[in-house]
Amino acid sequence: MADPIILAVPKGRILGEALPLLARAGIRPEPSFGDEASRALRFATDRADIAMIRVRAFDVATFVAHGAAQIGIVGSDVIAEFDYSELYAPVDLGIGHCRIAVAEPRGLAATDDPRGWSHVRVATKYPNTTRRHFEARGVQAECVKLNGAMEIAPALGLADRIVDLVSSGRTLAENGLVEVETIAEVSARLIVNRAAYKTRADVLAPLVAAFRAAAQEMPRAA
Ligand SMILES: Nc1ncnc2c1ncn2[C@@H]1O[C@H](COP(=O)(O)OP(=O)(O)OP(=O)(O)O)[C@@H](O)[C@H]1O
Ligand SMILES: O=P(O)(O)OC[C@H]1O[C@H](OP(=O)(O)OP(=O)(O)O)[C@H](O)[C@@H]1O
Repeated sequence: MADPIILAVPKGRILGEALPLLARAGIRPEPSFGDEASRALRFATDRADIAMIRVRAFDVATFVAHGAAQIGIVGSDVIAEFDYSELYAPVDLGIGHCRIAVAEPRGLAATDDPRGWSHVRVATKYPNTTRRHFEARGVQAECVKLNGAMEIAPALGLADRIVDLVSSGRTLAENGLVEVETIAEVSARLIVNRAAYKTRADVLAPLVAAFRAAAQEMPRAA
């Protein structure tokens, strides 16, 4: 038998929403998969031709782009940041909804006019997305790369502004920041390695169809 297809899923907040979707697509990982306390990284599923790995969100895109995993679930924020040509993203899974936005301290926003910016210093986990967003309107963005807790950077003088994910807006509000521009709406996507999609079409094409049907059936978040 051919090697199993590897399906990469991020740890963290998408995992909880991904499990019901996987079940609807006909894939049930072994029980320890949903247990974040488990130290295992590779898991069997009830299908002998599919195994799963649980890795960090940004690494899902890297595993699939390099063909080490053939299919994965990841936020569109991550896909946009890497812009890997090897990735095909055929299905919007309708989970992990948030947006990527520019935010700044409430005091600065009171008098600030984004149309007057020519150079900005931004703390972010998304330097490529940030530069692209600002370059499109002739603003030079100097990025300070952080891996989390961007919201604390302006108060400590690391950068005037941040680019980060926003959902309820609570993290911004509790850190004295306001959203000044939305860069893009975000949701989780199914991604497939383009080469594998040709060589393993026997498994991957029906799997993509199963995820598409499962995403359409899922109740939509408000
Ligand atoms: N507040 C949010 N609401 C909805 N979806 C979100 C939110 N924050 C992140 N996401 C989605 O979940 C993905 C993973 O985010 P999460 O915060 O779990 O990862 P992380 O803790 O930043 O990851 P890591 O620990 O791997 O660096 C993001 O890429 C995004 O697509
Ligand atoms: O608008 P809100 O509903 O407050 O959500 C936004 C927060 O959610 C994400 O962080 P997460 O909680 O995943 O933690 P992280 O810092 O580990 O990424 C994101 O990076 C924001 O900090």
